[in-house]
Amino acid sequence: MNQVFAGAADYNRYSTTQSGSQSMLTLASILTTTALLSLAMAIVLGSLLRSNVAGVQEWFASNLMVVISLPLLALRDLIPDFISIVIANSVLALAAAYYYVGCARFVGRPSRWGLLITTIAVLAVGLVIWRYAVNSIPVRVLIMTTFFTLVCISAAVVLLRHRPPHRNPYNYWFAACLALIFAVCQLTRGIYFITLDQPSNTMMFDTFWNIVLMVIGAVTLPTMTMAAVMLTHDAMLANLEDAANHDHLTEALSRKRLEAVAREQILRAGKFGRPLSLLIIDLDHFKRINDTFGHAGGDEVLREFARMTRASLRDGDALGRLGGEEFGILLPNTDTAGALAIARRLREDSERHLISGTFGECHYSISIGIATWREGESFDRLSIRADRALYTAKNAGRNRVLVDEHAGADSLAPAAA
Ligand SMILES: Nc1nc2c(ncn2[C@@H]2O[C@H](COP(=O)(O)OP(=O)(O)OP(=O)(O)O)[C@@H](O)[C@H]2O)c(=O)[nH]1
Repeated sequence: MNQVFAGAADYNRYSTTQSGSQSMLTLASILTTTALLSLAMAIVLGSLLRSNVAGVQEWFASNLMVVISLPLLALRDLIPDFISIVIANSVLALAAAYYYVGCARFVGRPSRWGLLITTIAVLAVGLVIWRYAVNSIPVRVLIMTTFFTLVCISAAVVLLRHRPPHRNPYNYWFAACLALIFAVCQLTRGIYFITLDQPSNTMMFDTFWNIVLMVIGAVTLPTMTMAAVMLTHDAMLANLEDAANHDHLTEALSRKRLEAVAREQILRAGKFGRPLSLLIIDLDHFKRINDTFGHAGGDEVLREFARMTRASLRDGDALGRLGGEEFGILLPNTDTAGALAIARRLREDSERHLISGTFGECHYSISIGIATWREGESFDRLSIRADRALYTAKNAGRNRVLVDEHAGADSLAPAAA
């Protein structure tokens, strides 16, 4: 991506001309400033390495490559051309490759290292040919800028096409737009050099438009890493939210999240006059399961129960773990009769459910309390009623479904018999 500097090392040649020292100063300043900014960005990314977000390592490596390659470009004429042209530009190409791989890995796509390394090897051969066989600065610049254009466009496309759903698109668009700006800058520079009507020498680097394009590149390059840092923060935030909203063992919603969802659903039920039911489920004699199959066996039963239950619910329903072996299910647009049918089905499925693992084979049963929301009722009050029905189901012998309806027909009746 840093190929705005492709072949820039040739500028030192110009230092032998009258205004050469000034030109050298301008280009060396751009290269040095960019290298220092990349070093700063590498330090920022280094602090995020332990986040374990996919792609951060590659973005970090990309910046290190830039930090290594730009000083090599700047040392042209002081070190052998093979290092300041072939190696420096190849390392810069590797920096671009790392940036692309970082973006691809970040959105869970394949890294394509095989293709990238092969292309960089071909580029290195091209640099050797157009330095030692035919010394052409425009061709060298065109080769490298074309590579960087394609890599930057690919990075933008992979970010936009594979952005995870429900994730804020802003950071993705920001990173993609910067990559596209850099790509346009590279393409323009490559075309500009190839169409320059002057002999192939380092005077080419001192033209107004080359300096302008290099400055744009120098500003865009660290900003692209800033976009990567923003993407990383976004991913870390999403991971934290996910951890806070879900129970680690069963992947059901956490109690806190279930309560938040319940409050939203109660508002909607009140607004649109739709029914809403709550099931509170408790696995029967779970202590016995733990005692028989060990804690790991008990964990497996909880996981399998949650998996089976989730699979049998509709999209808008919400399953949460209230604690221990107790779960809650919110059923929007569901009246008592509908909730009763779902609860009966769950109870029967659980009774039939055989869980096997290294711990052995285990059957289990569940008890369920049901309450249907009443106008003006809080979630706490609704929970108390469902809990009361559950408590009665437990006392009535377990493995049954009861509805809390004070005067209802199902009240305290074993609806699952
Ligand atoms: N394996 C495992 N066990 C848990 C977990 N959370 C709570 N438990 C256990 O679940 C058991 C619940 O026991 P009790 O509250 O006595 O209830 P029970 O044995 O299911 O009896 P009833 O509910 O009356 O049918 C306790 O032994 C807890 O240690 C967990 O995450 N994993």
